[in-house]
Amino acid sequence: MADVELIKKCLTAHPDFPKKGIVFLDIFPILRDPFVFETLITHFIQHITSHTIGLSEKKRVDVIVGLDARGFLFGPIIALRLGAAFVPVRKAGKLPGACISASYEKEYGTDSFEMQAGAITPGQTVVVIDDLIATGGSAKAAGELVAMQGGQTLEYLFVIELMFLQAASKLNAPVYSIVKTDD
Ligand SMILES: O=P(O)(O)OC[C@H]1O[C@H](OP(=O)(O)OP(=O)(O)O)[C@H](O)[C@@H]1O
Ligand SMILES: Nc1ncnc2[nH]cnc12
Repeated sequence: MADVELIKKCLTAHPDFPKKGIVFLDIFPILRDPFVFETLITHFIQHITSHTIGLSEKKRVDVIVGLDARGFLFGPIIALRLGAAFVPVRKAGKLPGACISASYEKEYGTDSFEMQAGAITPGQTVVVIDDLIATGGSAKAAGELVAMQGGQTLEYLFVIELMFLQAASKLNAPVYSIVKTDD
């Protein structure tokens, strides 16, 4: 609980960014404090290894999928610590080679996500990570890309969950978020 409070205290709210009516929650202050950043990474690792998923042979995490752009800040570190692969999901047009794509709506617009074809092999277990879940549009599209490759999403992880948008019910696996907010 102490680490949740520590992480929460670092978040800053920016009203009317990037559009009027949106209160943007910024996670970058966490990264400016190495102790808080380490606390956050350790929190996710402990959750994955001991709490929900467990590193039994059956439920080993094969792949961490990170969402463009802020999922890239956490995903590769978590993947390295677990000995898992890291696979990026990027905004359309950014990845070379054959890609699969899925469009989505998010809190402030529409977008299309891509993943490199073959980046996940059928049967691999996957955990999806991003900084924040709002409407769940981004996470849902990422889950669709994992499923299109035959991967099995075990869980979705976020630093922040905007509870009032009730996004978790749209996803095909449980959601775990460190900071839950109704603001
Ligand atoms: O749950 P949703 O309504 O889909 O919104 C959540 C997404 O929105 C933000 O990214 P954004 O699309 O702003 O892209 P960025 O990371 O490139 O800034 C955030 O980092 C999530 O990826
Ligand atoms: N309110 C918000 N703050 C930060 N990132 C977001 N992505 C979607 N909604 C957001």
